[in-house]
Amino acid sequence: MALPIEDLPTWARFNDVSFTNVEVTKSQGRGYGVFAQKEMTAAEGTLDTPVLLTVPSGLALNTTAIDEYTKEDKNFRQLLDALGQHRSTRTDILLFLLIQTARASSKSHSAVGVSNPWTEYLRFLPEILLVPTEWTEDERLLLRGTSLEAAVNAKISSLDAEFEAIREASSDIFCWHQLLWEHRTVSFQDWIRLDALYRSRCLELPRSGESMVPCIDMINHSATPSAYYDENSKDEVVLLLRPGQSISGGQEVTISYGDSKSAAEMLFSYGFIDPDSTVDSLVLPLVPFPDDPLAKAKLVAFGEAPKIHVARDNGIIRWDSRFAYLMCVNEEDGLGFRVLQDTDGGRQLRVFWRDDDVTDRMTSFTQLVKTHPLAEVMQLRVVTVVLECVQEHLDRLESCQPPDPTLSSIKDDCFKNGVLLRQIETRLMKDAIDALEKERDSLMEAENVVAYFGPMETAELDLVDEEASNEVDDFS
Ligand SMILES: C[S@@+](CC[C@H](N)C(=O)[O-])C[C@H]1O[C@@H](n2cnc3c(N)ncnc32)[C@H](O)[C@@H]1O
Repeated sequence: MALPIEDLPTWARFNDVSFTNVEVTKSQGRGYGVFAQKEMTAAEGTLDTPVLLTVPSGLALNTTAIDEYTKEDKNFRQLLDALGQHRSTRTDILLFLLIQTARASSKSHSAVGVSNPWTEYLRFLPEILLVPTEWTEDERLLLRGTSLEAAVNAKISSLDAEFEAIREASSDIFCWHQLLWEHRTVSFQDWIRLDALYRSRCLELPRSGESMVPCIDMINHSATPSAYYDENSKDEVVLLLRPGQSISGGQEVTISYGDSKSAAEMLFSYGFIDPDSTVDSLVLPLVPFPDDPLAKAKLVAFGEAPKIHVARDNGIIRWDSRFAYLMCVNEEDGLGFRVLQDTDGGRQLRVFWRDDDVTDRMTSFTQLVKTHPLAEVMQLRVVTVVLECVQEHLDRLESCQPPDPTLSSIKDDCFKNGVLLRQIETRLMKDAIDALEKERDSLMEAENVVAYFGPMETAELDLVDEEASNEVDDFS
């Protein structure tokens, strides 16, 4: 059950958290926030600025805290051991929070885990989170055609796989079996919520790394922040007024959640878009040619999901897609794959480009292609593929109308942010298409492109026919 924010000062006193001339109260349209109780100033050019909040290092939830907790809770230790390769700092923290959620649950049938300041602190955190993994199905229709559509679906699938792996690993540990199988005290919905809490509240501390820090996580974001967080010589996490900043009584204290994130990243991680602090960029998934016989080998060798990055940099559109270069070359251009036998009997996929082994240089394939005598021809293929992909995404974005905002299953904030994302991405995709068309037209006039295709054929690039000429083993 949720606790009223008025109880936070008592929790803070019990746990040695000091608020100095600041308090946590409601922030208009942003949940809770941290507000100054009196006017404060930090001189320019000094790091000796007013400390607004001090949190003992032991309260920060990170790898050190998890190590400490495993000494107290042997069932937790067993589960972490059983999870083996599925572990990460994030999953460890989420599992710790899952125990604390179970402890606080009215459905709890037996004592699980060990009580911790976080058991109670979790009850101050918002019930409703606005990150898209928490959106209703109707709300998620707002993302159709945006760069977040595939990303959110993929995230939900990966959370599902993660939760199933945890359930499997836990089946032989009595207390976890009860929690996740018998009584189902905590469910997949809890896992989604904890992941959303983690994503929107986790900080990167200078020394302790990825951490969730109680009370510091009550501070909202601004493009013109008045404060920043740090770790002091006693390893406490502190909130400090920025040098040169003044803040009046009643004014909200803010930090920056980052100034290089796109609108989609802000919405994905924090559930809001602040147009003043986002960079104009997007990432689109790129699908390999369905009938390229080398497609599987290319995907395996590339080792990451194929994407296109588009960004506006000082008003100029820039794009980048390393996979598109690999996608657009084939055997007759000099691309080759060989499966080699290791000395220990294992098999290894090696990639060759014009007889050089480039397996370890897949990330610089763009540069490799540029060394080819027909580099402009390949560049033209790449530009054509990227242009088609961006155009397809734009067509989809424009053809999918946002759902009716009056539906009760659509929260106002989700609608506002979904529509804003659609506007930002539509504008960027349209400008990217203009830029790519100009680039294509200029490449079509390049001397060796004209010589390669013949003046009449340059407009008829038939990439599919070219790929179909590849013959290769199945590397799946
Ligand atoms: C670290 S928490 C900050 C405390 C939070 N407001 C609360 O009530 O617990 C981050 C969340 O606060 C909200 N938030 C922070 N800055 C915001 C802003 N500038 N505009 C809208 N919402 C904001 C978002 O919901 C975000 O996911």
